[in-house]
Amino acid sequence: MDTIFLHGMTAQTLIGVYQWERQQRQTLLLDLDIGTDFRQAAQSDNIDDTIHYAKVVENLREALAEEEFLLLEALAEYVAQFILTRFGALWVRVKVIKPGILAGVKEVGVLIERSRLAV
Ligand SMILES: Nc1nc2c(c(=O)[nH]1)N=C([C@H](O)[C@@H](O)CO)CN2
Repeated sequence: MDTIFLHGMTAQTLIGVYQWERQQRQTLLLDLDIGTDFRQAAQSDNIDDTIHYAKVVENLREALAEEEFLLLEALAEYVAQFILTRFGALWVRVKVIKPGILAGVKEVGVLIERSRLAV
């Protein structure tokens, strides 16, 4: 599988199960691996034949800023389905990190993989 990756992407959204987390948006860190097929774009050298990664970042940041979630699990699913459906990806891996949320833990987050390929 050919892969576009966006690692260390920041995005803001309202997330968390506790009342103090519902007051304002938090900044999350996302690692996205987006599975696609590069053959057409490699042949044509045309941006319209691939997934425009700057548009993924822009559209996803806009969408997340308008959404709210309780769990990281729900947010990760939203991001995965957003990339599969809006950008026609074949497969996606979504890692979401909530920076600094637990004392004494370097990184806290979730990691999922979703596919629209028949298996
Ligand atoms: N599995 C999860 N556990 C917890 C989550 C979560 O999203 N998934 N969230 C919280 C709180 O919102 C946390 O971020 C603040 O301590 C706790 N556990």
